[in-house]
Amino acid sequence: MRQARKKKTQQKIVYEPEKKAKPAAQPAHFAQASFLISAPTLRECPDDEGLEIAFVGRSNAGKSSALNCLTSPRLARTSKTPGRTQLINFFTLDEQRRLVDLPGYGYAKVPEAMRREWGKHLGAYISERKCLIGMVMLMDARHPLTDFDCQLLEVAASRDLPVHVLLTKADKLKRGPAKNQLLAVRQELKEMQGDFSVQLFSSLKGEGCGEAWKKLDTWLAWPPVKPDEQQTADDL
Ligand SMILES: Nc1nc2c(ncn2[C@@H]2O[C@H](COP(=O)(O)OP(=O)(O)OP(=O)(O)O)[C@@H](O)[C@H]2O)c(=O)[nH]1
Ligand SMILES: [Mg+2]
Repeated sequence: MRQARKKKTQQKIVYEPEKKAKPAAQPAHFAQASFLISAPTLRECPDDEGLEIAFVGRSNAGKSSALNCLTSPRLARTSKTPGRTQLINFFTLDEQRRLVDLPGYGYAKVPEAMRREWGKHLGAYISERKCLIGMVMLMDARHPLTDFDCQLLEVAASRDLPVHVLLTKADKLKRGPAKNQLLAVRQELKEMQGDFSVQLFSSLKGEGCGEAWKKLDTWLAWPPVKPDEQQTADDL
């Protein structure tokens, strides 16, 4: 008995190194993104044709950083100071497909009148832009679902626009709290009307890119159907 107890105390605890998932490889079309144009207002946007995905969210949520993480070369300007992106920046993936970096909302230092003005522009862009096929909404994982986030989700739902939420800066939370936050936001989105999905994301660590690329590619209908394949499919 004594011997058995001795054996137990001598047992070595071996910690298995945490198995890290292999980072997903960047799909080629995200590696050939290029800057197209900056537009100060909706009127200066490119023609309302093709397929567009917009990155929206509070100021400083990490929109430009996420765009840079998902595409290469790094195209969007990021900054520690909120309100860095003040123009609507368009990036092309190919002739038909664009990603759009929008100025953030909710920056307290921007005068109220300007904030309201931008709110109107943003609402109009989301509800009127025909080529807009989906929105990536960025929320700081520590402060998700602000009032304005929810208002924009409603605007998107009103025109059946899918929204994929990236809970950014997930690296600032420990694994457990991050997972809980993900589940809580997923539940809240489920209770709202709309085609909404959510994932954790960290531009700093490059985490979550694979899942985000997959979602964007579904919306962008990538790989595109070649004209001869289209014909065969139509003939069937
Ligand atoms: N730790 C951490 N910091 C991040 C992450 N993403 C962005 N940041 C930092 O957050 C700050 C704001 O990032 P931006 O990408 O410029 O944010 P934005 O949403 O484009 O901001 P605006 O253009 O002002 O609306 C920068 O200092 C980034 O380095 C992340 O995943 N983790
Ligand atoms: Mg920005």
